[in-house]
Amino acid sequence: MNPIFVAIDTPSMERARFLAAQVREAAGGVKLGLEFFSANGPEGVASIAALGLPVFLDVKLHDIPNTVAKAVEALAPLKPAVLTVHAAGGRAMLEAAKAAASPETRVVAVTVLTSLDGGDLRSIGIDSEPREQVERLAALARSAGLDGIVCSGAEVAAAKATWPDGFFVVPGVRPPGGDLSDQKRVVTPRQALDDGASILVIGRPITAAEDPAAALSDIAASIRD
Ligand SMILES: O=C(O)c1cc(=O)[nH]c(=O)n1[C@@H]1O[C@H](COP(=O)(O)O)[C@@H](O)[C@H]1O
Repeated sequence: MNPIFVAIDTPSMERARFLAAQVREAAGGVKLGLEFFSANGPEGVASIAALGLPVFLDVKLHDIPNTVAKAVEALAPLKPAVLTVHAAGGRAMLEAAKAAASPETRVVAVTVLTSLDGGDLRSIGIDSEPREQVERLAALARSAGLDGIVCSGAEVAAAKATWPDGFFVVPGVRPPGGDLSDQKRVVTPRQALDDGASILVIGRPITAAEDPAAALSDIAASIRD
């Protein structure tokens, strides 16, 4: 399986179509998140899915169990390959999300956003380092029957060691020397895969490049070498 999912973060349908066409040959799939979904809704997702690449729908659901279950049911006709919920929603919410999803959708739990560090966790009352919190939420997601988690490359090896058949989504991926922007816990694509990532979510290093197809091809080559 080609592990590179390109994050198509744009409100513009036209730009999204352009980017999907640019990465179509060399990506394993595309990730559509809150920016695209808020602007284009389920119809927009369906129209990108119609281009033929697997779609990872990243809406990071986090609400009471009934609301999340109803939202997952409403999204089911889109048949996403992967769907995100927040692990911090708790066990009952995670179980409800998984029960409402169609069997072909991998439901994965976001643990600690890659834009956060230990100081950010302390500021919201969590007195653990990101790795410890990721391990705690990975255990919760696993026991709630989810397919895997989203975590940074800095924690994926530890999480995989305790959940060998889990599905591990790693965003916050940058080529060596790449611009971090708002990401804090970052690794290279090669490192993330070596440490156990199942798929990589890569956005701006590809989509903000002058030639997105060439940027993707360079990253793909760095993984093969
Ligand atoms: O769930 C995600 O995909 C996600 C989780 C996380 O912890 N960090 C994170 O960056 N993401 C997403 O991954 C993408 C990263 O984009 P770039 O920083 O441009 O590569 C964005 O679409 C984020 O919404």
